[in-house]
Amino acid sequence: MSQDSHKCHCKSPTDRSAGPDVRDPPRSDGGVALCGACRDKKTCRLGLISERLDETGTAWFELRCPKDHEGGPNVAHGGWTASVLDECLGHVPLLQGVLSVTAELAVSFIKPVPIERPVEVRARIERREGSRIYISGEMVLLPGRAVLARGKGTWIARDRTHFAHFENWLAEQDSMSGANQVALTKARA
Ligand SMILES: CCCCCCCCCCCCCC(=O)SCCNC(=O)CCNC(=O)[C@H](O)C(C)(C)COP(=O)(O)OP(=O)(O)OC[C@H]1O[C@@H](n2cnc3c(N)ncnc32)[C@H](O)[C@@H]1OP(=O)(O)O
Repeated sequence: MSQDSHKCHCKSPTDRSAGPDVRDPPRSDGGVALCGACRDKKTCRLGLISERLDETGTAWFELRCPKDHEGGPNVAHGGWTASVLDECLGHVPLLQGVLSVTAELAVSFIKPVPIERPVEVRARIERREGSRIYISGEMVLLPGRAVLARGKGTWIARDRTHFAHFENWLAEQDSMSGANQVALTKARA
């Protein structure tokens, strides 16, 4: 269902805070756009240090896997690698002023990622179809640039009401489960 065709009778999403401006999100000292949980700390907990968009549209990210994302001995948990690719690839439209959310993400784990070593992610938009944005990228070990992981997926461009629509949807789910609970209690009485 598109945002425009949202026809439920819930409270208008414009009644609620839409969060920070996508064109000017809170950033770390290195310029990394920070998501909700990292804003207070002013640093990306996944270990992103810097991000930039070059003139060809490729986005570059410097990072290190923090020790608290260790999986096997001295190597990153696979969930960290997937999260970083989700984050970095999702930042490519954001660096161009477009908010999007991940609809699909495929990750290839090529080599274990050593913790606390400099790595780089490079990502770019492959193509756009309607609101779908197809993005791919890869993570390499510095300085030799051996490929550690690759990611590709589909992001969907959203406007600022995306999260408010979700809050309304969640409230509907809660009220439905509350109504179901009442009906169940009556049926048992
Ligand atoms: C506000 C400022 C914030 C600042 C941020 C700071 C940095 C933070 C950065 C964080 C970055 C981290 C990133 C994160 O962690 S994002 C978090 C992880 N992702 C999510 O939470 C998304 C959850 N899913 C949804 O919300 C919905 O299912 C979406 C929005 C995806 C679709 O919802 P819905 O179904 O209602 O949409 P629609 O009917 O209007 O269709 C729209 C289009 O979407 C196409 N489609 C749908 N599903 C799929 C699919 N599976 N594969 C391929 N395509 C799909 C569909 O064909 C149509 O295409 P088109 O006909 O238009 O061409």
